Amino acid sequence: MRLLVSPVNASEAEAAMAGGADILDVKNPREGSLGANFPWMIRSVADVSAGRIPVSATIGDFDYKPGTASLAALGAAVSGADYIKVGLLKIRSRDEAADMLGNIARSIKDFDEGKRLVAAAYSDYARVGSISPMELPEVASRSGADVVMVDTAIKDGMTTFQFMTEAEIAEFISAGHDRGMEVAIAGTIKFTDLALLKRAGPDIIGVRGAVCGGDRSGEIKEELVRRMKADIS
Ligand SMILES: O=C[C@H](O)COP(=O)(O)O
Repeated sequence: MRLLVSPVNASEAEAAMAGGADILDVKNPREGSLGANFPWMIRSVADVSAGRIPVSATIGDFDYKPGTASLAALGAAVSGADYIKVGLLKIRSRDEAADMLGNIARSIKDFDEGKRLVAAAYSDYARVGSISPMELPEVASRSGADVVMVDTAIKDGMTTFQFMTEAEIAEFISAGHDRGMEVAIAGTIKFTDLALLKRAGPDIIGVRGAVCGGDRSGEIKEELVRRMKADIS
């Protein structure tokens, strides 16, 4: 299980790397759960990594705008992200999801076939009216995504484990693996959730709040990243 940590700037990226993060995931929480950061901020985090670990970048919590999302995704790829992550926030059907994901995948892979698309749905989909994560693996796979992920859309302290049972998380992971994709789980993961996650066995877990000391508007702390990395090893 690899540890994805979400810094907002280069100094947080340094703390995350020093603590042993496996993936740096640049985001901008002021613009949403998967809010996009600026191109120069993605570049500065890529400079911190200097190729030692992959860099991921979120491009936003999207409504149905395949063209806008494709251009944002290309911007993240050009700025140095290896993994480009899109949140399917106001996407209500598999057809809309396929149109989004297929065009984004084409945009980043035409630029560099090594770029990876992360398709993210939300465990709390029912309260925001988006597509269920359980519908994601099939459509993501046929649309060219490399990773499927769940996160929470609303960061109010509710966790993915309050919206999905352990059996549902395991089913989501199996569905992704069966289709040859990696699977990532996020959504206010706490240290106390790690035992469940080890049983479920995603490829990646994504965190911010827990490694900021519980308040995701705080700052990433190297020692908490180190502790989490040790706890999942
Ligand atoms: O991609 C991971 C997210 O940044 C998770 O953030 P969170 O742990 O604060 O919910």
